[in-house]
Amino acid sequence: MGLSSALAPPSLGKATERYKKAVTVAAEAAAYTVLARGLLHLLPRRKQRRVKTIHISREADDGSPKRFYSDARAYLNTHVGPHAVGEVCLAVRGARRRLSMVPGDTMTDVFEGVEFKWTTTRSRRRRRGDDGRHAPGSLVLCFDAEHTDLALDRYVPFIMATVGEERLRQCAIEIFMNMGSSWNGITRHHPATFDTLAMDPALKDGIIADLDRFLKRREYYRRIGKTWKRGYLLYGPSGTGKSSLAAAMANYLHFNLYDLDLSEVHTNSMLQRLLFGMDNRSILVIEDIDCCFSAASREENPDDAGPDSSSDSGKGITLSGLLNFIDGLWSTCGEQRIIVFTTTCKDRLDPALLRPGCMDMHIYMGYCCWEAFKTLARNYFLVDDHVLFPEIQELLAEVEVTPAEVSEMLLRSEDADVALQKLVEFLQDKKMKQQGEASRDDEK
Ligand SMILES: Nc1ncnc2c1ncn2[C@@H]1O[C@H](COP(=O)(O)OP(=O)(O)OP(=O)(O)O)[C@@H](O)[C@H]1O
Repeated sequence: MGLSSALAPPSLGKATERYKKAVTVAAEAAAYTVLARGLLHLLPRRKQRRVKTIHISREADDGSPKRFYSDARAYLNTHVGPHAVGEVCLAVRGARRRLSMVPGDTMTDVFEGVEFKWTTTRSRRRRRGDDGRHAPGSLVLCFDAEHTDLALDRYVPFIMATVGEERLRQCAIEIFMNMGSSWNGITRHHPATFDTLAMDPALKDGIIADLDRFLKRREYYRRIGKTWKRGYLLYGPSGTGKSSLAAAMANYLHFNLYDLDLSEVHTNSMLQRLLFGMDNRSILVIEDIDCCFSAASREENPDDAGPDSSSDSGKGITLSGLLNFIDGLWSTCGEQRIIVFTTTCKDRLDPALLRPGCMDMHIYMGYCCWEAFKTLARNYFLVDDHVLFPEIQELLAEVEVTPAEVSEMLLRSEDADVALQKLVEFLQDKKMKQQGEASRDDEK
C-alpha cells in the first residue's frame, strides 16, 4: 500500500459501517444499564441503601438564629452526648455546667430502632478562644433514606418536644408562701411571662430595661453603699395583671417568688426569721399593701398592732419598720433582691411608701387598652387582624374593662369569630351600663 492510499479518506460505505457499529454498542450499553437498574430493584433493600443528609444551619439568611438548630444542639448535649463521644466542650456558668459536642465530632442516636448520625461541622467564619478551635458551624443529620418520613414526621417533632419540656422544667420557679415563721415552697412553671402580659408596650419595655439594668449593677450598689435591691409598687384596679407582672418578672429573671401574707406575720421576730429564710435572687411580693398598712397606719394607732405584738418586742409591724427592717437585713445578707408591693388603691397608702426613694418604680396597671388587647388576641388565637378589630378598638377607647375580663371572654370559645363576637357584645353591654351610671351621677 502506497503512502498516498494509506492517508486517503475511508470510503463512504466503510464509514457508514463503523457508525452503525458504534450505534449498536451504545444501544447495548443503554440496554444493560436499564437491565442493571431493574435488577437493582430486585436485590434485597439492604444492598441499595441510600443515605439521606439534612443540613441544619444555625442562622437563617437574615442572620436570625434558627429554632431547630438550638433545639437539636440542646438535645444532643443533654440526651445523646456527651458520653457518646470522647472529646467534649465544657462551659461553666454559675452553678450550671454544660457539656457539648466538639465541632467536627459525630454521635449516633437511636430512635424507634433507627440510627441517626449527627455531625457538627466547623464554622468557617468564627474561631473560638485562643485555642484556635472552630466554633460549631451547622449540624448535619444522616440516616437511611428509607426512614425519611420517620425522621421528619416523628424524630424531629420528638426532639423539639423533648427540648421544650426540658426548657419548661428549667424555667420553673419556686413559689413560696409563709407558714408560721417558715416558707412553704412549690416548684412550678408560672404561665405569666412578659410575652403573655397584656399592657402598654412602651411601659413593658421600660420595666424590662429597668430589670436588666438592675441585674448588671452589683458594683454600682457596692460603690454607693446601698443594698442591691429594687422596689416596685404596682397599682391599679383588680384584674389588671399586678400579680401576673410580679410572676413575669420572676420568670424573666429566673428568681424565686416569696408571696408574703402579712396577716399571718404577728411579730417582728417572725418577720425577721422569714426574711432571713429567703434566698438571694428572689422577689418578695406583698399583695394589697393598702390593707396591711393604710394611711391610718398602725404606727399612729398602736392599738391596731398585730395580735401577738405584746408577746414579742411590744410593737406591731409598721410599714416604715418593715422597710427599714428589710433594708437593714438585706444589706447584710441579701444580694439581688426585688420587693413588689401591689395595691388597688394607691390613695389609701401610707405616705411613707410613696415618698421618693422608697419604691424605685411606681407602675400603673390600667384597664385594657388597644395594644394590650392585641397581645391577648395574638396569644389566644394567633391573629393579628380580624374584621371585628375596628369595632373592638372603638369600644375599648370608651369602656373601662380589665385584661382579666377580656381574657375571660376570649376563653369562652376556641373559635376566634365566636369569642370576638362575644367580646363585642360584652363591651357593648358594659358601655350601656357605664353610660347609665354616669348619667345617674350627673342627676345627683
Ligand atoms: N395584663 C394582663 N395580661 C394578661 N392577662 C391578664 C392581665 N391582667 C389580668 N390577666 C388575667 O387575669 C388573671 C388575674 O390577674 P392578676 O391576678 O394578675 O390581676 P391583679 O391586678 O393582680 O388582680 P388583684 O388586684 O385582684 O390581685 C390572670 O391570671 C390573667 O389570666
